[in-house]
Amino acid sequence: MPMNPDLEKERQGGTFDVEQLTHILDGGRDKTLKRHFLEQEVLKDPVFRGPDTRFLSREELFGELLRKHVAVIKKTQELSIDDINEASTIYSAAMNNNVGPLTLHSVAFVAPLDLMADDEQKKKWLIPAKKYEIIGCYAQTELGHGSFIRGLETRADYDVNTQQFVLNTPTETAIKWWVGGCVAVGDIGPKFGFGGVDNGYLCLNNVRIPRDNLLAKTGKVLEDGTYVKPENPKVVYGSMLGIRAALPKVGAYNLSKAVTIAIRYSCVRHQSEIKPGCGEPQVLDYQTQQHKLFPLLATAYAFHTVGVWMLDFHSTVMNEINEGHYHRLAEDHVLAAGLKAVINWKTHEGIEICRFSCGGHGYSLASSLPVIYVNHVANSTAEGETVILLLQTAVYLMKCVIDLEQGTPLDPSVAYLDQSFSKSEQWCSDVDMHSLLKAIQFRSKKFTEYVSSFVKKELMATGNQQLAFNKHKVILVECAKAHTEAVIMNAFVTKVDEILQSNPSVGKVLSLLCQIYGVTEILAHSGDYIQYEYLRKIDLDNIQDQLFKLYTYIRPEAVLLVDAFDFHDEVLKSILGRYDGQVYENMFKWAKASPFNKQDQGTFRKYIQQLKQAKL
Ligand SMILES: CC/C=C\C/C=C\C/C=C\C/C=C\CCCCC(=O)SCCNC(=O)CCNC(=O)[C@H](O)C(C)(C)COP(=O)(O)OP(=O)(O)OC[C@H]1O[C@@H](n2cnc3c(N)ncnc32)[C@H](O)[C@@H]1OP(=O)(O)O
Ligand SMILES: Cc1cc2nc3c(=O)[nH]c(=O)nc-3n(C[C@H](O)[C@H](O)[C@H](O)COP(=O)(O)OP(=O)(O)OC[C@H]3O[C@@H](n4cnc5c(N)ncnc54)[C@H](O)[C@@H]3O)c2cc1C
Repeated sequence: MPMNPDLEKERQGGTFDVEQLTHILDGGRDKTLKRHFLEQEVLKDPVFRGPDTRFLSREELFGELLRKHVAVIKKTQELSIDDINEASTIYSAAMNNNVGPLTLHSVAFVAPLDLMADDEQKKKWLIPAKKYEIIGCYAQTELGHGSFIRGLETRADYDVNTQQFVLNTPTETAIKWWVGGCVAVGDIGPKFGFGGVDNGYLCLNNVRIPRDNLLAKTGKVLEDGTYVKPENPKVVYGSMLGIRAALPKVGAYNLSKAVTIAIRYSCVRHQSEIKPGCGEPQVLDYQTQQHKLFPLLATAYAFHTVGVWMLDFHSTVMNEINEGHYHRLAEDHVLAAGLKAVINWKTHEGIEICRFSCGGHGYSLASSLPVIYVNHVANSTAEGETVILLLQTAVYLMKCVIDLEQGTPLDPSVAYLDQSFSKSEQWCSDVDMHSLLKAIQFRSKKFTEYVSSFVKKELMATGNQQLAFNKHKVILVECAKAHTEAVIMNAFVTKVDEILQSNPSVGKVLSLLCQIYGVTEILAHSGDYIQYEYLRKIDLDNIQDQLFKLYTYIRPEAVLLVDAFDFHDEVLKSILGRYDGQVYENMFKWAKASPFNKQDQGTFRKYIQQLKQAKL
């Protein structure tokens, strides 16, 4: 199919090599080539062909995705893939923006076995689980409790005579609920999205399991019922850490899809007039459309950068823990908590903005933006609700203030809290990314000090830490967000500095995106900068001008920057986001193919007939 002339023209501009940026995003040329190979292994294999999942009922969707997910597992085994990124490539190429039915088995059942099973148990369960010889799920949440783990009601009473645990969900609120990939007991019913996952309920009534079913690498129960505590009790929370540490990159992936769709479509879509008689411009030439999408484009790159960094950091900490070193578990937990919370929240807001920016066609499943949205938005609740996780980060920051007062060294990701910040010169409209980073770190430091003063005063008055925290939860959450933004901007600046050395032309365009991210973040909290006397009105006016100027620099690069995400059309599955930009013809073809247009509308005639007969 010929290339849409608008997109063809967009691809003749640009100042950097798209392929080189794709290689950087993938982590090197070899990884790009391997990703292409794996995608083709799926796309050329007829077993992965099937009905357009956007036309399927919940039951049909579950069946079709289960069929495909089993094919994904077979393909992954056939190709001997064990790298998580490569396995995710095969999965994403097959799932058409859905979450597969067996996802929870791999991310929430296998991971805890890996982390908390002893060697014997690994042989018994982890090895067969990795081969899908046993299928598991993660049944923690109950009808009455999800966030407050210490409030869970399920009981495991030890029967010393039989060396067994007797499991019970003694109350209705104790019923296990939301259990992804939970079979045989019951499905909790239709949901907002996640149609490919059978989130189940599980009632336990005197279910007996052997003593050695308790994962014993951390804590264990001896034959006489004595509980031997793990060296570090918090490691039992570790199974939730793996998914949280992975979800920032998942957010980046989903936001990258949405901005690819919205930016390509905004170049194809012509609407209204700027100069009368000069034809309808591309909607991406409107400043308001750029103001919707370019900060999100910058955000997608920022989130990808920090998502890769978080996964590397977490993997290092897990290796340390496997060797018995727990000193970085707390930092890993609060980084994963803050990044998972902020990134997934801003991503679902961003996907919605992308959908709105595509007008009516964004509301059609032909765009796939609604599919991406309803499946992504769960990530702001699942694996730790947003506020719950931000409070974890906030409590850690309050401890950092005490550490600072006591001269205790801080973890590297919060070292900036011990730095002094000053800004004397007036900002013009070309503030560099390092100055923007300093400002964002300054705000986080000041906010942390400000919140800590309130919490301390409350603690003095009540002597109760939980009460003190509860009275200031709103500003504690804001404090955690401010810190997380400093972590994101630091990772982005660090990566762009590195790329500026290795590939100046790519680095330059990414530094523009980094400035857009930083300026947008500062303008979103301009009042704080005035209140803390870090910026004046003139500074804010100048960086507002800078933002609109940056949009003009990014405009000719925008399509190339989303092309660099390198989504195959069959993976993106969006008619608005097609690489060739042939939207209208394919929208019409897709609509005509809808089963709704094939059904005999007997029902229509039957009921309308009644109206006519009713002699209204
Ligand atoms: C490998 C993955 C690969 C890819 C993924 C890709 C795609 C996936 C696609 C879809 C999947 C996404 C989602 C679907 C799966 C969803 C599955 C679930 O939802 S499972 C259930 C999740 N539930 C939760 O997250 C519950 C949230 N609540 C909590 O975690 C806890 O209640 C709490 C909020 C942390 C409170 O804990 P507690 O009540 O004990 O009290 P404290 O706050 O005082 O904490 C005590 C102490 O422990 C430390 N700590 C807490 N949590 C952790 C942790 N996870 N790791 C390490 N340390 C932890 C805390 O800091 C305190 O320390 P102290 O201050 O005492 O030093
Ligand atoms: C798609 C999806 C898949 C899931 N898969 C699984 C799974 O496979 N296994 C599993 O075990 N669970 C699973 N869950 C459940 C999920 O982990 C919980 O829904 C999540 O932990 C939130 O807990 P909750 O639902 O009890 O919300 P609640 O904690 O009841 O939250 C409700 C509101 O109360 C607020 N709140 C609660 N506590 C506090 C507090 N201390 N301070 C301030 N505000 C507070 C929250 O911020 C929120 O606004 C899944 C959920 C979803 C949506």
